[in-house]
Amino acid sequence: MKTVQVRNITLGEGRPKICVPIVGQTKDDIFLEAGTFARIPVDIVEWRVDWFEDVFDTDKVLDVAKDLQAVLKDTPILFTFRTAKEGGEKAISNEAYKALNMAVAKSGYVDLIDVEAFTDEEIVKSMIREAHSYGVKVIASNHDFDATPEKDEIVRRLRMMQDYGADIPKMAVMPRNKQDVLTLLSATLKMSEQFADRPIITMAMAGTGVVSRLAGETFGSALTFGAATKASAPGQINVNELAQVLDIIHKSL
Ligand SMILES: O=C1C[C@@](O)(C(=O)O)C[C@@H](O)[C@@H]1O
Repeated sequence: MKTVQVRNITLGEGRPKICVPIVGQTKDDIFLEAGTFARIPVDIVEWRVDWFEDVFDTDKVLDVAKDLQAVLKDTPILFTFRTAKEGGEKAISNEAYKALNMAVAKSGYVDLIDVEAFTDEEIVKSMIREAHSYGVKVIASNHDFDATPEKDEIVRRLRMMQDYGADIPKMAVMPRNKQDVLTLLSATLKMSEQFADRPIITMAMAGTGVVSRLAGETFGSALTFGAATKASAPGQINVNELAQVLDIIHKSL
């Protein structure tokens, strides 16, 4: 399997990497959160720009992205506009979604962007191509905040993202029961062992799903989200505790 290199972080080998989201609404809040990151175990920082009050003013977004890169130095930045239909804070048209992501990718202030795979297929493919032309990697994503699709459907979606050319396919599901968590883990194992030629990211959300955020090295998920100040999705645990558990599992394997 190919690994994905983002600055000094290698995704797809060894211990799953830790991504910490920033969910501040104002520039001040965003930098308060970012200021704590030097003291916690974080491999990648996700800026959830859909929380930002000025997200529809691209100049202000670029201004924050530039300063974030300066503060975070070598830590890679993942830029994510999570749309309302996939559990995010705001709705956005496909055109505006593409324009914002491409402006930020082109700026050189971020290392990765998140592209929701169920945006229009041609838009998704063109966003991936264009991001790559700027040297920016793409996580394709899909979130089901209501339920957990069947195992083969999860695998189908992850394969679709891989076929679109995304560097890292990602899928988050909501378990309605314990069996759903096993379904997500089983789909992760099948995808990573049989179909994936690159790292993938999966998680089952909420309390029942927490085990899936810890067990990526066993079942084949390359990155996991942990909370520093505020979680960006249900089930994210504190990043220090997360790192301890990942280390314990890593040493046992
Ligand atoms: O896609 C994801 C995963 C996530 O939804 C989670 O469940 O940890 C959190 C989001 O911030 C991120 O963009």
